[in-house]
Amino acid sequence: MRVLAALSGGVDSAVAAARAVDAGHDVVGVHMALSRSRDQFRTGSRGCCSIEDAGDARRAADVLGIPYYVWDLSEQFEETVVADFLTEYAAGRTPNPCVRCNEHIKFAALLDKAVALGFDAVCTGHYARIETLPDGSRALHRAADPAKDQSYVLAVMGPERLARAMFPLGDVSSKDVTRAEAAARGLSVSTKPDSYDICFVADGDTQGFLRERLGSQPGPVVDTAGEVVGTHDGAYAYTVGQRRGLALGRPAPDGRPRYVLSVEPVRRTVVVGSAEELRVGAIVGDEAVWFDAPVGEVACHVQVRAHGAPVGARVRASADGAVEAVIDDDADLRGVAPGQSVVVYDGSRVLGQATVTWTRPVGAAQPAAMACGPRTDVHP
Ligand SMILES: Nc1ncnc2c1ncn2[C@@H]1O[C@H](COP(=O)(O)OP(=O)(O)OP(=O)(O)O)[C@@H](O)[C@H]1O
Repeated sequence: MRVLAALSGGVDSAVAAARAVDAGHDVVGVHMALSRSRDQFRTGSRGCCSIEDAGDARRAADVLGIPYYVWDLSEQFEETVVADFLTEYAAGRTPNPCVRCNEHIKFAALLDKAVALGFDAVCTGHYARIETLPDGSRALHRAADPAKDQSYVLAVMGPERLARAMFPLGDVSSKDVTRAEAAARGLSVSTKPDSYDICFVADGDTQGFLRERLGSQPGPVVDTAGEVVGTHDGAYAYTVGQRRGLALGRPAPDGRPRYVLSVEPVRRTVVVGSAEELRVGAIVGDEAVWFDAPVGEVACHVQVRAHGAPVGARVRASADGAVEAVIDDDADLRGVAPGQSVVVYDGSRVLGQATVTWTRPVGAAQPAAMACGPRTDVHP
């Protein structure tokens, strides 16, 4: 097969490409330049998308003896991933830029270009497993190493796109095994540190990044009784479940810590409450992508963060792309915000994913209807 290997400049993609070469494929390496300026991305210790990473990717391609190209996708990256990040935060939601990056760049844009150029498959260093079912369709499974599993961010790709994916590291038992293999193959990236989650946020200061791009938009912080307990510089800088960074004037009457319960961008208001009030009893999502859509109500697991624990839930889907997950009574799920991805699992197998539009706190009334549109009235 003609295989395009996506080389980030990190150890995972280098070993994945090496395995594709070993398997006898005709492999070409491509690095995507995603940074518009040298300063936009962290440089040095992080693992993908900086100028240094392009050099590391080139050296890996040289060791593997494969052709190597750099594709400039910085405009698409800025227009989709970074713009979506800002728009979503400004609207009071909590986006996952890695999901968007996989959806629009790391997999989709790369795959579209690869297919147009006559490649049969795209090989990446993602940790996830693809199973080909007897009818030829694909199932997506968690990676063998739960600590590295990336099925959460890949679920959005859906079965059609993943039909052309190759994840040679899905069965690797731990990252140490990948590093040892890289060293044995003479790949200089074998000891390169892992990358951080949000590559375009310098120093990991998300609040600072948002403030710089969105400006100051002061407003009140209120408790669930509507009493003003503090002020903020921009509601967008707060995310549901957040505790740190809440400069509240006075402690809660019961002395317990307070967390962000909801963000209301139109009223520029941040609502805070107790940890107990963060508990979620049900999630509604939309824009579902299914590998295997539930028929009726199905008992399964849902996960709302890339490395969050899956929790038991009963899930229903409707034909218009809406999803409702009622969380099991004995499961403790907290701090879910509109905009996050909810991925539905049956054991290790991904059933599908959706974008959270609304959540219901434990003990509140049932959602009125499944297909309710985007709502952010999570808490009163
Ligand atoms: N800038 C890029 N150019 C080409 N491919 C990329 C780039 N960024 C990511 N990829 C591909 O997507 C995969 C997953 O990206 P992720 O950012 O999660 O990397 P990672 O797990 O740190 O892997 P690596 O060690 O290869 O950087 C990478 O293994 C690589 O195949």
